[in-house]
Order: sequence, then C-alpha cells, then structure tokens
Amino acid sequence: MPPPNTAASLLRLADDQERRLPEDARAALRGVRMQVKTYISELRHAGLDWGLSEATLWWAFDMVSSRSFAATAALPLPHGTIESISAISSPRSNRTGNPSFADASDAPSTPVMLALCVPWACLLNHDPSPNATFKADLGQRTFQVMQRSSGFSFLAPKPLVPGEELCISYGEDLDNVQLAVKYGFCTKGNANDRLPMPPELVLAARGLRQQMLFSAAEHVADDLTKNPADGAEGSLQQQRSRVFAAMASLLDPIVIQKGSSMSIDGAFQAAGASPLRALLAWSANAHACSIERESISHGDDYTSRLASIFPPSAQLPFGSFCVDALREERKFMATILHKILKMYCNVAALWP
Ligand SMILES: C[S@@+](CC[C@H](N)C(=O)[O-])C[C@H]1O[C@@H](n2cnc3c(N)ncnc32)[C@H](O)[C@@H]1O
Repeated sequence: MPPPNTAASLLRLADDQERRLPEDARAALRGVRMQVKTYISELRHAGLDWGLSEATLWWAFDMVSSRSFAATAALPLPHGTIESISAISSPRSNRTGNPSFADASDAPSTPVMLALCVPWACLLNHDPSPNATFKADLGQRTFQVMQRSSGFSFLAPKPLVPGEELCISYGEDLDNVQLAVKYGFCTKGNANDRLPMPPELVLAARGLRQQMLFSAAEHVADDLTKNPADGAEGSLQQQRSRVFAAMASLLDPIVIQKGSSMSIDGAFQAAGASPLRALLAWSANAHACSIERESISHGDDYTSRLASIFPPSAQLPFGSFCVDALREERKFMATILHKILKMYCNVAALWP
C-alpha cells in the first residue's frame, strides 16, 4: 500500500486546486468529505480509532475506499454463497460512491454492503473496456480474476498477449467526476460523462428536436473520425463516445444550481432569449476556458505517470494533474457540443 504521504483520490486536494475543479466535481468532493468526517467521528465516538491522527485516518479512508471491492451480502453468509460484486464502485445515484461497512449488529437478514480488501487484486487498474473480470465467493472466501470473453463470443475468450496488463472495470457507469473524486484519474472519451447545465439551458435543450439532434451528432461524429480535432487522439470508438456523450448532456442533463458561476443568465438574455443561441453561447463559453496541460493516457499508475511527466524537483500540488485532465475532457466535450449545435442549426436551417 502506498505510504501515508500519498493519496489516490482528490480527498485531500489543496484548496487552490479545489477552486479550479468544475462546480459539480467540487460538490461531489464536498459530499465525500462530509461522509469521511462522519465515519471518523463515529470511529472516535466508538473508541475504534486506535488513537490515530486525523491525517492518518483520512489517508486510511482514501486507501480503503479506492482499493476495496464492494459486495452486498446478507449476514450471516450462508456457506458457499457466490456474490457478484462491483469493483470498488458506486451506484450512479450516489456520486460519492463510497461503500458503507458491514455492521455486525445488523439483523441477520438485512443485506449489508461489505468492503472487501483483496491485496493483489487491488493492483488492477481500470479500463472502460476491460480484458478481465472478477467473481467473489464470500462463503468460500475466494476471489477470482478471469479473462473477459471478447465481443459476442462467450466461448472464445480473447487471448492475452504475454505481458499485457490485466484491467478490470471499476464500474461501467462511472463518469469522470466520480473517477476523479474517488480515484484521482479520469479517462478520455468517457461515454458516461455529461456537461452540467444551468436550469434555464435545460429548458432550452428540451425545445430541441431530437431527430435533428441525432442527425447533427452523426455528422459531427463522421467528421471527427475523418478529421480528428486537436486533442482528439484515441480510437474511433472513443471519438464517437465523446460525440454521443456530449449530445447526451442535452438529453440527460446534470442540472447545476442557479446562481453558480456556470450560469449564463447574462448570455441568455444577451442572446435575445433565443434558446438555441443561448445554448451556442454557453457551449462556446464553456470550451473557451484555457487548459495548458499534457493529455492523460490511461493504463499506467497515476503517481508514476506524474513523476515521468514532471521532474522530481517540480513542486506539483497534489491532484493538479487530475484537475487539469478533468477540465480538459470537459473542454473537449463542450467543443464537440458546440459543433453539434452549429450542425443542428444547419440541419434545421435556423442559423442565420
Ligand atoms: C485499485 S488501485 C490500482 C493499482 C494502482 N495502479 C497501484 O499501482 O497501486 C487504484 C488506483 O490506480 C490508479 N489507476 C487505476 N486505473 C487507472 C487508469 N485507468 N488511469 C490512471 N490511473 C489509474 C489510480 O491512482 C487509482 O486511484
């Protein structure tokens, strides 16, 4: 396990870096921090904190949370129970994504969420298209990692190339905010990502005609795969995921609070209350935010990647790499969304 001065998540992100996080990520981070504070005070109250310092308890939470596997089980476990478990991850509704810990005082039939620590399996990195999967048998106390069947062929697993890294999925529905807050990294072209919108734009987006929107998104996806834009490296599949994730921001929006810095009240009014113009103004504004950072590549360890990009002497505030990667992904999505909206205008012959 990494020593106590390291961290996996954004839990202990410095204040100046936290201010640079997108607003919804800050809110998610606040949620996790509140949860950790509650856990720590409960531990102290129950005298189970072993006299450890506040900083050590935060580090311990960080390590367990980012390295454990979550399983639900009814206590006591029947002999031989096989549980399907999730890699460390969280339900989508819970943006904090932290498993609660088994409480022995729970009634025997009440399902509880267990945090399983599996020392070697906690070395497995996340891949949105993983080549490995896992299964736990809580009754037998076994945990198996298996090669994942490829494509439609369940009988013919994809052969592993010697030396190929085994990766699992930490959760198929995790967006970049959840990944960043909980694990300290995010992935390019995350199909679960959404751009959060102020409520007045959600209304504007509802007025768009879905068929024309899909058609515009198809045009942009074709265009992007033929002429990749700056920062668009990645597989064709990743490019398409980004386009449709950007579009899904309009159809399945994350609504941010009114009055936040992302609200475009002014732009909306200046745009003469035309919903489409307001959406265009907002997406242009969102992708104009400046990012000057090396792009993130998945697969290797966050800490060692940091060390390879920045010389050891560089005093890089913890988490800044992830904050930048998250902002860069958001910026790229906003750029794509802007293209989709412009294409929509062409399709609908509405744009002057
Ligand atoms: C369960 S551990 C995986 C093992 C870890 N790489 C190690 O060396 O100990 C989770 C941590 O691994 C890193 N990680 C896992 N998947 C990653 C990915 N796809 N890209 C970047 N970092 C990743 C993150 O630092 C995350 O908090």
